[in-house]
Amino acid sequence: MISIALAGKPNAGKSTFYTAATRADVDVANYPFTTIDANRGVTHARTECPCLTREERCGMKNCHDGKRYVPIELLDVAGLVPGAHEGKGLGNQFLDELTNADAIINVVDASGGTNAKGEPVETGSHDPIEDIDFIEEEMDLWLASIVDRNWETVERQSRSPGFDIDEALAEMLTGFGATEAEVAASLREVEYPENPADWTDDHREALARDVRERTKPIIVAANKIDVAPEENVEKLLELEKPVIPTTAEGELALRNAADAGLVDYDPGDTEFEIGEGVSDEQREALDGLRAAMDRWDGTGVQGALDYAVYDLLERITAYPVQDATKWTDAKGNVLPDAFLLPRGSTPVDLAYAVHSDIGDGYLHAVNAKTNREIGESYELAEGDVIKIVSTN
Ligand SMILES: Nc1nc2c(ncn2[C@@H]2O[C@H](COP(=O)(O)OP(=O)(O)OP(=O)(O)O)[C@@H](O)[C@H]2O)c(=O)[nH]1
Ligand SMILES: [Mg+2]
Repeated sequence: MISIALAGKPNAGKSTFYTAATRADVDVANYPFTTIDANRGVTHARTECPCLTREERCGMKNCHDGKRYVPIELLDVAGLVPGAHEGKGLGNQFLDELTNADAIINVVDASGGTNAKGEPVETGSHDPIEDIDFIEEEMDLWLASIVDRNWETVERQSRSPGFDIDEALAEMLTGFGATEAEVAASLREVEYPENPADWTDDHREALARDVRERTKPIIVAANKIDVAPEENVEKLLELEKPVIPTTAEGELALRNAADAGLVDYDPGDTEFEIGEGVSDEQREALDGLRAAMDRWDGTGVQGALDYAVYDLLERITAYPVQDATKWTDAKGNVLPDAFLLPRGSTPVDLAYAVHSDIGDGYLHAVNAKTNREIGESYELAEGDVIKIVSTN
């Protein structure tokens, strides 16, 4: 399953984001380092269900009237402070936890109501721009320190015949979740001496930075837009990196209200309807939230997750079925499964994603939307419904 991690300084709203997205109960409080042990749970990416092209909705649990929710993993870790890679704050152990993530959502307190350490200060008094780069910096330095630690081994290996520096580095860095292709691409990008003994800290840092950029893409969630000065959010949006304004607290309130039957809202909707039985106080709070959502295009929580999956990680959603006409599995469930595959994936890749046996026995595939057979090298598109014919 695709895994996304929430990173950021303490008190930025990571656990609130996590609770809103996963509906799991975790500690949230207005002081730094509320979270110590990482939380790991399931949330979803939202996309349009292919059932929208047909008369009837598919009726699956993860499809709300054509809004399709595809499971992904979300990770909530301890807050990060400058110097974390050398043990500041809660230290670097949780930087290790980020190793498991495919992409990072950097949660920033856009309200400027917490300082660099995450301590509450007057709203607007801290510049959130200062909280953005240090996350990348800490991740880069931490990876550089891993390369550093392993350098003696590389130097030792380099004395044996047949040593290949590219291979040695690929072996070390695949442990960080990098693929061999990604390490190879980084090694083409950065300049370095052939002999490991001639490498300097600068070489190692440049390599670490390049590998981190390739393997841990980041989107910024400019959080607390419900209380943030508008110019803070605008300033963040002007940065040359992906930024999505969010209100984790707003999303949490909406999900709670929806669960209680007070509002009609699906995660990722840009608006909601207030139902019966809402108190005046609740209505006032919801109207305030509505203003922020109108201004910034929803609560942004679902939007940040979707951006991570479909833009940063370049995934498409493919739906394997057994019956190409009814779009069902053997039990008659309509569009039972959705797979998030890398862009460029083929029907054979989908077959392997379903099960390695199905992949091994692959014969051919049918595009269930057109009812035409498709070739092995056909590039799957977002929302494709595919029948795989396999000997297994
Ligand atoms: N106004 C507002 N407050 C928020 C929002 N998101 C989180 N908060 C508040 O910010 C404080 C910190 O939230 P947490 O979710 O515990 O933050 P965290 O990043 O997990 O903090 P650590 O675990 O200490 O690193 C709490 O008081 C939350 O209620 C938001 O979108 N708007
Ligand atoms: Mg927390």
